[in-house]
Amino acid sequence: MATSSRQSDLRPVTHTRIGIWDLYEQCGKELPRRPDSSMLGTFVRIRDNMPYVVRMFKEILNIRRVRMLLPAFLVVQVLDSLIPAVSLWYDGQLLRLVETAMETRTVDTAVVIHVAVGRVTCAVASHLLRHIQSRIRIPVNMSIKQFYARHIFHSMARLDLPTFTDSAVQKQLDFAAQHRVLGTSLAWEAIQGLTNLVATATSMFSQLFVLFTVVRKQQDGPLLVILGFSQSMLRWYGTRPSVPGFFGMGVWAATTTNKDYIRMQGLRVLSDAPSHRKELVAGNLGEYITSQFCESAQRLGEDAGEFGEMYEAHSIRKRLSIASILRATMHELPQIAFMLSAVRKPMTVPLSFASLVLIEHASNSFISAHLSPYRVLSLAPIFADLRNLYEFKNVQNKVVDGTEPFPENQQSLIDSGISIEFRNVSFQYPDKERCALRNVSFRIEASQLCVIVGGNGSGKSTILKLISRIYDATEGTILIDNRDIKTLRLADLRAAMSILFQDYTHFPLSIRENIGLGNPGFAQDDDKIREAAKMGGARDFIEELPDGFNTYIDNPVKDRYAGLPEGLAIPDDWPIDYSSVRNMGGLRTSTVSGLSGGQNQRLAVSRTFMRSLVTDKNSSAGMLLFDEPSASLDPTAEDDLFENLRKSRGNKTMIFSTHRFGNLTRHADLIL
Ligand SMILES: Nc1ncnc2c1ncn2[C@@H]1O[C@H](COP(=O)(O)OP(=O)(O)OP(=O)(O)O)[C@@H](O)[C@H]1O
Repeated sequence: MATSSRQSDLRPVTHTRIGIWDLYEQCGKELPRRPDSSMLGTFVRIRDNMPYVVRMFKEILNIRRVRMLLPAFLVVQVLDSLIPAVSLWYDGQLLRLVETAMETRTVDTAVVIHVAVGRVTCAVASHLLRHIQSRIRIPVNMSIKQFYARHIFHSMARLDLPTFTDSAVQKQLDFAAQHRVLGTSLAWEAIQGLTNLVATATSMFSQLFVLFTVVRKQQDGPLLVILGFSQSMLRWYGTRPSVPGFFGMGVWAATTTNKDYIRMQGLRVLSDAPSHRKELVAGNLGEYITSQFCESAQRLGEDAGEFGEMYEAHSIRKRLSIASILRATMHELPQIAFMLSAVRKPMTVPLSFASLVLIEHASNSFISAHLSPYRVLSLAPIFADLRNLYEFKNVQNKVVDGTEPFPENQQSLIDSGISIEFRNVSFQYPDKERCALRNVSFRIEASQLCVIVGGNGSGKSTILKLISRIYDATEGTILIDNRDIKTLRLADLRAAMSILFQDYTHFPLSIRENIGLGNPGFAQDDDKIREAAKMGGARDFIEELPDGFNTYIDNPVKDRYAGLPEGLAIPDDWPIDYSSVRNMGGLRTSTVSGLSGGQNQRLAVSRTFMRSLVTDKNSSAGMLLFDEPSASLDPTAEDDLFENLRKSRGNKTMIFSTHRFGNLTRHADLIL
């Protein structure tokens, strides 16, 4: 359908060559407006999202610090926004002084002093009020950020894998990530947007009021006010929000076939991306790619660049419009009116001149205040994100929880393990066309040791993911102890098994917690953690680390150093010596402890042992799943591991997946 509608659009397409780029534009065709992109639509969205803003205010006002400081912040901001009006009033006093001076040829010194003191007081007050604002802003923002950090953390931590990796959910997650990266809190942005709006409106209306009061009786005063402000109005009209997707509104596409440019981009990725660094170094590619990059750059010349900048240079000539010329000339209107009035009544020149200065001053401050409709509209995306934040809590997991407790008898789980049956199971990964498993049936009896052997991509890991309900089968039924897996409570099911994935990862936490989290119920139990580490063959090397079990595998908080960007380790040739501050603070040279592949695997195995070791009958697993547990282990470590596994297994069901027959299959009760 979509293709035929595209084909039927026969409007001519123009081709423009912009440097190395070819731009194709369809004549007279505009991009369809998003249904909600009109100003009215945006206001409607703001209104619709208002309940979430109200909810936000209710929630954050429950935080004691915010309840105390937020009203103070608003009062201070409004007071600050009144200062321009007070300054204007003093300017009016000056104007009146000029008027009196013209009439009586005398200057009242008391008024001059009064005005001078008044203006200085305004400047001091403004400075103090801004200082108070910043003092309040930081703690309020921090409290709000912490409040929502907990909210977002919980919303995210509860998601299952298919939901978490769903592109729609990822999009929803983006906003949270963005705010986290920028270190801002969404709620604070909404509050600031609203209080700024109130302050700007107060500032503008108070200035307008003072201005009319002051120049009401002056010759041509109201006319000059109107002309002065007309330019601000026009400027508002001219400052539309930028269009996402840049470069005008038409339908266009741009490409380049320039071989050097394409190659340079490829070389740049090769040099920049951490994922290529290993091969880059091992292959000694540094010199070669640099010379290739320079050669291509030389052939390309200096005028070839990104499409954005080249298009901008090309389109600058279109920017000169009648409206832009009109807007520029509006700026001159008050001066022209002033000159006309001076020609008509030369005696009033000084007075009119003073009014002119006053009005120009006020209208400039108007422009800097920027109270345009777009400023109100800019609240729309913030409010929409806020709605997102609250609705995110309600995202339903794709793997639906069961209701039945499991197991019925914990003791039998430990004594005799769990049976598993696949009945005609097929599975297709989301967004994949091919089935990873098709019509698979097998049965593993309780307490059996089963080895699944198969080549790369044959579906071994997928079977383990289905048994632990990381995913649900697309077709067929999986039975756990003869009960449909979907009816069992997920938390119970996962507590009843311990699984080591082939592509395991370590958490950016201490080694102690990395192992302990194999069984969250015992995550703080040092003795069990040490025992698990011993069984996994990791204890010896952990104890040799300077921080032992407290070592962070990858410390998520990097030390900060003066003059270095956040998180950057000190380069060898860095000219600043930090040794004194580092020694005093006990800072380590490296925050990351490099572990070998085998050591990493031993740690991961130790984590799995946490659940099979534990003697407490309420927290021990009845089934252990291992996906290629010995891939990075040397033969001795592999032997030790299997020996330990067999010893600790008792009668638990155990499933291994492997590429090859050998050590494992020798002991198997069942080979699939
Ligand atoms: N997360 C995923 N998303 C999409 N497709 C996947 C995903 N994981 C695996 N697949 C695909 O499913 C198929 C089975 O993969 P699986 O990982 O189960 O095989 P395996 O037998 O464990 O392979 P290996 O021995 O290489 O680990 C493969 O074709 C693979 O490309």
